[in-house]
Amino acid sequence: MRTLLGYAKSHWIALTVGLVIALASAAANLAQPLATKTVVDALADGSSLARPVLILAILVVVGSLLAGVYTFLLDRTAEKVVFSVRKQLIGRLLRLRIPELDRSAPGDLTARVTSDSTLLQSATTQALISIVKGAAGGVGAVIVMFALDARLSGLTLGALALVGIVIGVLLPKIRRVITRAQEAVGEVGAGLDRALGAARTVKASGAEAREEAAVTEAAHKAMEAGFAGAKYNALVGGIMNLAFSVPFLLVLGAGGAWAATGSLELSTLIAFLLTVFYMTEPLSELVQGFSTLQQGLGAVKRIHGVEELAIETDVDDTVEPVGGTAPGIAVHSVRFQYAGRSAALDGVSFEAPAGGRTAIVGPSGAGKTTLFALLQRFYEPESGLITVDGTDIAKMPRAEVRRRIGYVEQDAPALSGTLESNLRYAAPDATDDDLTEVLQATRLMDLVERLPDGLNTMVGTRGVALSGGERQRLAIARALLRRPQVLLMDEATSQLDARNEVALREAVDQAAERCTVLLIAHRLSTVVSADQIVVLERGRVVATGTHDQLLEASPLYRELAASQLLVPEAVEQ
Ligand SMILES: Nc1ncnc2c1ncn2[C@@H]1O[C@H](COP(=O)(O)OP(=O)(O)OP(=O)(O)O)[C@@H](O)[C@H]1O
Repeated sequence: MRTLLGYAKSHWIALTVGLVIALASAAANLAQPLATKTVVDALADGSSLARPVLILAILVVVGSLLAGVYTFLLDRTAEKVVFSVRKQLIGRLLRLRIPELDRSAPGDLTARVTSDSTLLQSATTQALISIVKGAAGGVGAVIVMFALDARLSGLTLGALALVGIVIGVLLPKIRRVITRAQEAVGEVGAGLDRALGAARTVKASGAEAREEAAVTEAAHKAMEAGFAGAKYNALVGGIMNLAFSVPFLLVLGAGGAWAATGSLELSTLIAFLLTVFYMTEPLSELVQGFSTLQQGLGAVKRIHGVEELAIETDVDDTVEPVGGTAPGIAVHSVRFQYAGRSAALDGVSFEAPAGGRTAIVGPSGAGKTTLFALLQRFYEPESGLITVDGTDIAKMPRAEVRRRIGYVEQDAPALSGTLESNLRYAAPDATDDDLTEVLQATRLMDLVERLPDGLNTMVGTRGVALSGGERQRLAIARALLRRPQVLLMDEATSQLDARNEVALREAVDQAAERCTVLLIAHRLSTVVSADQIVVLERGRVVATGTHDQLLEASPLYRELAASQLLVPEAVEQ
């Protein structure tokens, strides 16, 4: 509830104005029975009708006009509340820490921004106003009733109290089913995201029907929660109906009898019946308000869940190249483990000399990519530290750490959009000359010239409209365009043909004059010329040295080299 009020808080002026207009509209409505009584009385004693009828007409028109105005004002405010909640959610989701992202399903997170926040729309404005207005209208109606006749008022309130108790029991149940329904909608999103994200694997495995069944199951859960919600809503609706009919009939019966015996004026009975009739509006509003509020609270739980996920606060959108000279990097006894796993890095230490090329090799799962992730502070080491030119990166803002680095990911994903937007992604301010230079260095110029739309060609979702090798070259070009101090390349040339690989090695060698390069490679041919090679095995450094030194000193390296026929004599050893 506090969270919900927090969302509404910054719009309190609009809400207060809305409330005042709503109350004025309610007062105009509530005054109508009294005005009607004066009309009936005027009719009875034959006095002039003009004034009472005019007042009644004004009340009717003003009441309706004000109702229109406050509804519009509230709807507008509701949209603003939803917008500000969405804005905040979007900002948080894009800054979530990687470990939080590892744990979450993107589709479910998306559903919180799209569908859950919609439920807040009415809860933060309409519901709050309805409750205040309904309560005020109800109290006003009760005062009018008692002013008219105490006996009839007692009858009416007795009947209403029973209804209130039943509804009080039903409302919290609505909240629970709404949370359940929204969770199921989140599961639908997560399931679809999973299947569409791996559409080719799904099709190749003939798994369409299985995926369909899993996602449909989640949709089914949403429907069942919706059924439960419909049941409670119907109950509330039915009870509300009773709440109006029963007092109305009671008043009509008892009031009719009293009027017949002369203990009640006919005009009072009419005015009272009208009051009961007008009271239906604030009362339905009160119940509707509470019911909407419960729905909103159901959504708030899931939205608030995002607010509890850890985000990176030290990132900004500075994109200027850092410049400066290539730094030396030192990794000191770094230990790291993923949640619930054994150590991925277990006391890793080595130094990458400034401006040099350091290759990281080792069997699959040795922890090479994890090391790169730590270098960029995607994760924090459990112990040990990583320094850049002697400064602990844990003490630098993440933005600064990452600004110094050009990163080429293992599977080199591209973002949907044009080729150019992908190239300039890490360096939007790069000049056209810089762009041409990296396109030539990464041998992408041929591709650009071949494509009918050149740099404006769309690359498709995750870059599907490019070949694997083209995507890799694009990723390298993007990283180089950033003019980083440090270049991290994870298997960056695994999908390139021999000609392109040689060309790229030249480009990297050229870049290495300006920056410190760390590269992960399975293909040892790409690392033979590195200044230093670090051999990782099961999270530990088992050897460091040049290619020739390692052939001598490291059995694991010799084995890796031999299996790639780089050193046939090693096989014989
Ligand atoms: N996000 C993650 N959550 C949990 N465990 C992970 C995660 N990423 C990697 N691992 C595990 O950590 C270990 C090291 O993985 P890493 O990706 O660093 O290996 P690698 O040396 O780069 O392997 P490859 O050469 O196959 O890419 C592996 O056992 C892997 O299963």
